[in-house]
Amino acid sequence: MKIALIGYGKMGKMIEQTAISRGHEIVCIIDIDNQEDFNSPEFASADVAIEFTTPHTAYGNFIKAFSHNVKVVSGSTGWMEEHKADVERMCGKEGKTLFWASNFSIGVAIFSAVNRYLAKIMNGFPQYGVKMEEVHHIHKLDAPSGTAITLAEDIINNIERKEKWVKGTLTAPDGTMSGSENCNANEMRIDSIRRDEVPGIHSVSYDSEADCITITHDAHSRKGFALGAVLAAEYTQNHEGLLTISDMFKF
Ligand SMILES: NC(=O)C1=CN([C@@H]2O[C@H](COP(=O)(O)OP(=O)(O)OC[C@H]3O[C@@H](n4cnc5c(N)ncnc54)[C@H](OP(=O)(O)O)[C@@H]3O)[C@@H](O)[C@H]2O)C=CC1
Ligand SMILES: O=C(O)C1=N[C@H](C(=O)O)C[C@H](O)C1
Repeated sequence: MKIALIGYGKMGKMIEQTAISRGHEIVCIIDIDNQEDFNSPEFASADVAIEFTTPHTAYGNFIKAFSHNVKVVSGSTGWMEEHKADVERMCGKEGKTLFWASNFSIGVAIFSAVNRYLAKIMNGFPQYGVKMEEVHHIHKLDAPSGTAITLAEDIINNIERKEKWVKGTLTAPDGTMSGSENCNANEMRIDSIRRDEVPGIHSVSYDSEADCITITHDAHSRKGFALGAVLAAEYTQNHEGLLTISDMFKF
């Protein structure tokens, strides 16, 4: 299939390699300094555009791609709070297509299923508190990570005593910590750590007076995210509307 890339950073470059290795053609690459290429015939010829940019540019890129009738797969995080309702409208009544996932790796899809299952069990055991920790590289612009927010939403949907997630502590690359270690009984804390070149570690911990249960997903590299994004593009070529990982992997 014909793929356009929007964003040619760490993920864009890895997706390019993965897409070519699966026999796809990259017809257009748009980064911050060649925005005019959105209006090129090459961009319009793409079956799907794969978008990995920044929290502040993702939504604008969706609009530009939709205006050329190009479907979008996006992994950009940090834009949902502001634009979720608009995107739902565009991909509903207005007939546009966006596949978005906070994390495209197959391992995180499996980890998410385990997270939901464990949360359902923990709903019956109020002696356990729950908190989350995510660790990422020092270049990451958003905190908490999109993956942590998705995992937290799944926990809150399954544990009646938890009503919302809150930002906990943020540990900066120099080791200094800001934010709060405290939260109310109905809140779930997400702590963020920014360190070296870590691709992404997510842990959910349930702690009681007797013991602690922790589940962790630790990405060894960005390859798993890139493969998932290309698989999502293959899926999106033949599907419509607002799509996500649970549409593609059914378990
Ligand atoms: N869902 C998932 O599985 C994953 C999601 N992500 C998310 O993807 C996003 C990108 O990550 P990553 O590739 O590591 O980040 P990078 O910073 O390495 O790459 C982002 C690229 O987008 C470019 N860019 C900025 N603004 C625009 C714009 N308006 N149009 C086109 N390109 C633009 C940047 O250019 P310049 O550097 O010149 O500003 C840069 O080349 C982040 O939001 C991250 O959280 C990351 C990994 C996995
Ligand atoms: O910025 C990153 O690198 C990553 N971002 C995503 C997120 O915010 O969850 C996915 C992955 O953890 C890597």
